[in-house]
Amino acid sequence: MKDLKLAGLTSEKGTSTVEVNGVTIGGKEIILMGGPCAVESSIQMSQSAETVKKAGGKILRGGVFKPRTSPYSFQGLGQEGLNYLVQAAKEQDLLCVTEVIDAPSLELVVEKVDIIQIGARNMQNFELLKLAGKINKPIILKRGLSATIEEWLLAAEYILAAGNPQVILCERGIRTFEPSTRNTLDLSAVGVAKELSHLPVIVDPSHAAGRRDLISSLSKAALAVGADGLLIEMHPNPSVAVSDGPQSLHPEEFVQLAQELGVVAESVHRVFACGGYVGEDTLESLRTKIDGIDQSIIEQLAARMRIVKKVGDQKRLDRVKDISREKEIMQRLINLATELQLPPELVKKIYPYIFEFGVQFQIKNKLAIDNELELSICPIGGR
Ligand SMILES: O=C(O)C(=O)C[C@]1(C(=O)O)C=C[C@@H](O)C=C1
Repeated sequence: MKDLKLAGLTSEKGTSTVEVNGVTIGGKEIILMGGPCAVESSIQMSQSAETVKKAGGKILRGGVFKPRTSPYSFQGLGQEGLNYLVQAAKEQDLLCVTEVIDAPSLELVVEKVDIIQIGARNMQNFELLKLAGKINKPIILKRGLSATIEEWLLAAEYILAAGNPQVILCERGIRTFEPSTRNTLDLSAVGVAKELSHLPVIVDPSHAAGRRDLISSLSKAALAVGADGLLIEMHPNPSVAVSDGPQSLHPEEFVQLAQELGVVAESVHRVFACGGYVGEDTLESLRTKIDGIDQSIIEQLAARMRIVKKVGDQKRLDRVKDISREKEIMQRLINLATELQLPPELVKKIYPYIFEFGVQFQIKNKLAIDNELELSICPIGGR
C-alpha cells in the first residue's frame, strides 16, 4: 500500500511492540483494558479499577473529554475526571488511558496518563495526529466510523511521520447497513491491518456492538483473529451510567469474561493472565510465557544495537572500545542480577559478547562510511 513508509510491514523490521511502563502491547501477552465510557466520580473509578485489576487487566480506561454525537449529551468532567482516573489507576497499580479531542485536551492529559487515545471521530483530524506525533506517549488510534483500512493506516502514518513511533491501532466497528448492532465489528480488519502494518492492533467490541450481550463472544473472536488486546467498557452500575450503559459490562461479567480469555489466548499461542486461568501452569502455557520473554529480549537487544550504532557514529575509529564504560555497565548489571537473584555469572558471560558485537558493529559501520566517502570523492573509473 502506497505511502506506508513507516507504518508498513517490512521483512527486516517485523512486527513491533509498544512498551509502556512495564506493559508490552503487541507481544505474546494479550493486554486487557477496561473501564467506563465516561469518568463520573471518584468512587465509580475506584470500583472500576478494582474490577480491572481483579480481571487481570493492565490498563484502566475512562473518558474525560467526550466527543458526543449530540451537543446536549454529557461532554465529560475534564480535569476533575482526569484526577479521578489517574488516582484510581494508581491505587490498583494499573496504567491509564483517556481520549483527547484537540490540542488543549492533549496538553492537559499528556503528562498525567500513560496512553492517549484518539477516537474514531478524530481519526482524520490531521492537525491532532501531527500533535500526537510530537509527544512521547503511546497513542491508541481508533479506526474512524467509515474509514477504510488504508485511511486508518495512513492516519497512523501521520503520527509516525511526526516522530512518535508508539502507535496502537484499534478496530472499533464500522458503519454498515446493518442496524442490529451499533456498528459492525470488522474482525477481518485485524488480519488485514497486521498483514499491511507492523503496528499492534487491539479491538474495542463495546463500541462495535453497542450491546453487552455480544461483548463476550466478540472479545474471544477478536483474540482468535490475532488482536493484541481488548478495550472493553465496564461500569460498576451500567443502569446509571451517563453514557454507553447498554454496552457496558457489569463488573462480574467483566471478570467472568477475563477468566474465559486465557483458553482462547492459549489456542492462538498467546497468553492472558487472568486470576482464574493462569493458576494452571501447564507445560504449554509456561513455554508460551518463555517465548514471550525471549521475543522481548531479542527486541531489546536489537534496540540496544541501534543505539550502539549511533554512539559509534560519534567516535573515532581508534577509540571505539571503551573499557572503563564496559566495566561500569558490568558492575551495575552484576549488582542488579544479584538483587534479582539471577546468577551474576550469567551477566559476566553474556555481556562481553554483547560489547564485542557492538564494537565490531561500530567498526564495520565506520569502515563502510569511510569507503562510501572515498568512493564519492574518487569514483572508480573517475580520474
Ligand atoms: O558507550 C559506548 O561508548 C559504546 O560504544 C557502547 C558500548 C556498549 O555496548 O554499551 C560498546 C562498546 C564500548 O566498548 C562500550 C560500550
